[in-house]
Amino acid sequence: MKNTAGTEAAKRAAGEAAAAEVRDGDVVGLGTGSTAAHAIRDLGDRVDDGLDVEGVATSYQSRALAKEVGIPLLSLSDVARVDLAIDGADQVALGANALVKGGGAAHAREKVVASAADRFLVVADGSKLAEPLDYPVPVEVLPDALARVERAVRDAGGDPELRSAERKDGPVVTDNGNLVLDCDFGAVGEARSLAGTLSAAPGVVEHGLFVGMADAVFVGDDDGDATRRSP
Ligand SMILES: O=C(CO)[C@H](O)[C@H](O)COP(=O)(O)O
Repeated sequence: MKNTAGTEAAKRAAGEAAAAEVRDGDVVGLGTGSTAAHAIRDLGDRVDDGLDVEGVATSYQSRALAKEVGIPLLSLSDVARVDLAIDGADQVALGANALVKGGGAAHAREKVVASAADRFLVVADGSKLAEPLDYPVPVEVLPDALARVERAVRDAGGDPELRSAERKDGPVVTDNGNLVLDCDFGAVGEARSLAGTLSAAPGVVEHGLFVGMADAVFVGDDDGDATRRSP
């Protein structure tokens, strides 16, 4: 489920500010979504101008865009660490250093890439900031475990909704062949505790709570400026 409130100017400002942190020789995690796409396009322009980087895609979408703009790619399975990862978020609680991700259903690979990164840079427009988080948490689920995970989410105080596809009948199927539950927990006061509860439910492939992972958040505004914030 996408948070679509932000403007393109704000997204571009955030994406390009984070891309400016990339240096020659870096291995860069390439995030998914409309904000991270600005960073990928900007990096593509710099590759055209001679920047020597390699990208690790977090999704079908980011791989396709990186190829289109000429960023050489490494496979995630061949990479133990990346220098920095740049990715968007659906909601950001700066005070708690907690994010909701997975609006594009890519959060499982995104979390692996972010955790492999020396620095994880988040890019967001100002509409994504919230304290505390209250955005539905995407949970990627093994299809056969759907009913069991729905029960575990309800036991944890959440209201799960199977994500439906928009241009296909039936549910969204992730790049990994799984289903997604968007789980409304209301205001999430203890993101780390909820993250632990969701991770412990058998059948959960990955959830979209990223707690304590961001090293910086670049927040774009409608004037096309970006501010670097430290969570
Ligand atoms: O987590 C994500 C994909 O799974 C995206 O980073 C998140 O949905 C933000 O996307 P956008 O920049 O288009 O709002």
